[in-house]
Amino acid sequence: MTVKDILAAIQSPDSTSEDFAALPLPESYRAITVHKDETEMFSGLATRDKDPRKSIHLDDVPVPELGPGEALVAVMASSVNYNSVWTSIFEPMSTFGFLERYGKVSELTRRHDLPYHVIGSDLAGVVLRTGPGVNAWRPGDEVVAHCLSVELESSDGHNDTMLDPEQRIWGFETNFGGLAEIALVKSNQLMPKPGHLSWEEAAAPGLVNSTAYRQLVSRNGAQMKQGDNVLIWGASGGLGSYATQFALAGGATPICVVSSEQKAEICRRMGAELIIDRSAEDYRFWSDEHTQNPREWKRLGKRIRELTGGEDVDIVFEHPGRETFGASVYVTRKGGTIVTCASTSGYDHQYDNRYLWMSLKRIIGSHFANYREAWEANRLIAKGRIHPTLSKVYSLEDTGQAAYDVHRNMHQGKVGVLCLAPEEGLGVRDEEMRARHVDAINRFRNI
Ligand SMILES: C/C=C/C(=O)SCCNC(=O)CCNC(=O)[C@H](O)C(C)(C)COP(=O)(O)OP(=O)(O)OC[C@H]1O[C@@H](n2cnc3c(N)ncnc32)[C@H](O)[C@@H]1OP(=O)(O)O
Ligand SMILES: NC(=O)C1=CN([C@@H]2O[C@H](COP(=O)(O)OP(=O)(O)OC[C@H]3O[C@@H](n4cnc5c(N)ncnc54)[C@H](OP(=O)(O)O)[C@@H]3O)[C@@H](O)[C@H]2O)C=CC1
Repeated sequence: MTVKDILAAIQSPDSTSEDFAALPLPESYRAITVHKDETEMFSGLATRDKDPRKSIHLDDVPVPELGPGEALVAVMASSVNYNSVWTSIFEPMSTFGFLERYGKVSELTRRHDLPYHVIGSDLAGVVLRTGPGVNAWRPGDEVVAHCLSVELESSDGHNDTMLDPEQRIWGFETNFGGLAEIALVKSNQLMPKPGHLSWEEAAAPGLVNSTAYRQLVSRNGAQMKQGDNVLIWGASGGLGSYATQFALAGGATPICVVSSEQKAEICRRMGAELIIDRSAEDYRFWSDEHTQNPREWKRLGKRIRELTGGEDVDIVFEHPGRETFGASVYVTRKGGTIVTCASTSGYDHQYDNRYLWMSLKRIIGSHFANYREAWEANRLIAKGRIHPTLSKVYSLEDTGQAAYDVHRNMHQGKVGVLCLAPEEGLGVRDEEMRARHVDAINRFRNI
């Protein structure tokens, strides 16, 4: 039995749940990995010069044992997230520390502590097997998976699953991730695959769409409302392309920051009108490595006022971090909110606190999304209210190049990876709905 037989079953319109349940599992599968004995390979290099193509491998690895409450999924497609870039350059720390720590939780979690890490935090595919105690899903179900892994043994996570003390991001802080032909997930990560999308389109939104939903829309984030002005950094990137859609769909006004005319055009295609090209306008928020230039914060603020007819922003959607955070705090209106989920350019932020307290602004930290938020975000994709922002698709063999593109900011929106799917465009079950949305689905293609 090989993964080819699994693919044949997925591609046959006659396959039943019983057929999938009866398929023997292969002993091994192809997976994108990083290796524990290579974590020092980039020592001494600047972040920019650490090359994911050197650290990312395509290996044959054994199929992991299936535990209670878990599912093995045949992965048709996945996508590259920035967390896989961090994993592949071993910053801010090697992910093997996470696996070692997880391995100490129980007999079962010890499986994750291996000398290789199968990475990836998105998937679209088909359930192959479910473990004891799983009733909601069956072999043959077509699914996507969100990346929140929790144990839920403490009461801390029972109001908001992100607050579980054993909260982890699957495929980053756990092993057996989605950039592979087979993945191991907890069954409560599974959600229905939107029928109007191909495998690679369905795999693209998951992580970033759920994160942007919590960060911007949810009561746990900025609680954006109609009429809000929302400054969105990297508005055509992974997170930003969903934040822009949420702002527009929710009756807010996105002010999209991008770094090229090409990216500005993508934002216009989404329906945004207020766009700032940070490269063309050449903002230099830092005079040198240690000193910020508040005149540049003010120049950005003036530009925002020009675009909005004199208004400041109610919400800043932050993730670049050190480079932009001082400016973000400055340009937020009195009583407004800076909501942050990352620090791509550095996690030691500096901002002038007088502008925060005197103007009663708030900084909110946000991370991924709880089960309910991830489900609600996927539901909006399934209803065709929010669309995938897939620009380019790579083969599993070329995942290193895909991660390199994201690391060097050479991509648009989301970058997909075909795992078992032999070509793009497969897996669409609702052609009629697709036809209604096809232009929006393809907005990020060929630009
Ligand atoms: C969905 C996608 C998301 C993304 O893409 S996010 C971007 C990628 N992610 C990242 O860049 C984050 C990577 N992770 C990290 O950098 C680290 O992960 C953290 C900095 C978040 C945490 O580091 P740690 O070493 O795990 O945390 P500590 O708090 O220093 O814990 C070490 C020990 O310190 C103890 N401790 C924690 N809080 C306190 C306290 N308040 N007072 C005293 N001790 C404390 C703990 O218990 C533990 O102890 P013990 O080592 O014995 O287990
Ligand atoms: N905590 C969480 O749950 C999550 C955190 N993240 C983190 O968020 C960050 C962004 O992820 P994602 O959106 O997928 O990545 P992308 O690279 O797809 O998009 C980020 C965009 O931000 C802009 N940007 C990058 N650096 C700077 C800078 N120095 N100043 C201003 N703008 C900048 C770029 O757009 P342009 O050049 O057009 O301005 C870039 O395209 C990563 O660090 C990631 O790890 C992501 C998802 C979830």
